[in-house]
Amino acid sequence: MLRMEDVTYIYEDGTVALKDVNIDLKKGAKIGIVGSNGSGKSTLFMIFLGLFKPTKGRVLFNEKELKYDKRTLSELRKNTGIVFQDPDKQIFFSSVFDDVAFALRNLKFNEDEVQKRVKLAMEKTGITELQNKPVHFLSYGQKKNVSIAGVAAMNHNIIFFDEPTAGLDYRSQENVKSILENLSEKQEKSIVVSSHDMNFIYEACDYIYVLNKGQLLSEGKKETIFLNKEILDKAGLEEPFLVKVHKYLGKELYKNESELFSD
Ligand SMILES: Nc1ncnc2c1ncn2[C@@H]1O[C@H](COP(=O)(O)OP(=O)(O)OP(=O)(O)O)[C@@H](O)[C@H]1O
Repeated sequence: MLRMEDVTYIYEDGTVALKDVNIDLKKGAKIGIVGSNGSGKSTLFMIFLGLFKPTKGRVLFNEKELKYDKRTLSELRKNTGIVFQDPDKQIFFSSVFDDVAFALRNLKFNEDEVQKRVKLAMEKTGITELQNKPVHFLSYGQKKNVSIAGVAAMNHNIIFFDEPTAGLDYRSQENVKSILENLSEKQEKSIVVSSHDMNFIYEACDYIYVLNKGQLLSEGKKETIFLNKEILDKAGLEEPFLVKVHKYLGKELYKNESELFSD
């Protein structure tokens, strides 16, 4: 598994994006990384993916310190994938099928395996019927699902999602939530999500790290973090709707909206 120890990251212009941050991805199956704009979430993802090297501190992958040589980086990359916020940055091919298959073909997987994995990933993300469509005809939400399918087809153990619900309508957000649930529960993938959408994080994640100006302000189970107004205020984050229902209407703390409405 993957963790970082006392990581500081300073950009070339002297901006301290992260300072003495400790994060262990083993602590939850679906980890939420939250914090206001500029708190260091994207920088943190780049470090976990081995794309940025910490200025200070270290990253441990399966308890071995990451040395940034070709062999260990390639091992890390086999195990980690990222779905970027903007699907246009992740889509390279004109047809949906070819796009989802891109990374597998690039890594020279045999074509039978490519077909099998791509079909499964398209099924899981609900885009099978789009497979022959040119990508430039797709809506933003459909493109998002294509980019998720491309990463899901790789079968990485740890998948990072940068703002997965940004720009999506309610139905597409619910769809992304169930894709994440499926990846986590049925395929036992470790999920790490960064988002400003506290309602989404509350429903989709189980363990939360709160960043504030590059420092770790708090960490804990989602119920503990989201019931602590002081932490949320300090980090500039909104209380999730279900926490408000619990605190101000005296209802029990529901895990998701379906629980609330079936009560
Ligand atoms: N290439 C860069 N050079 C200098 N400073 C940078 C660079 N990229 C990011 N930063 C700074 O590092 C800090 C952390 O940025 P980062 O993008 O990691 O935050 P974030 O939490 O992902 O923000 P957002 O929620 O707005 O996406 C910010 O102060 C930002 O201005």
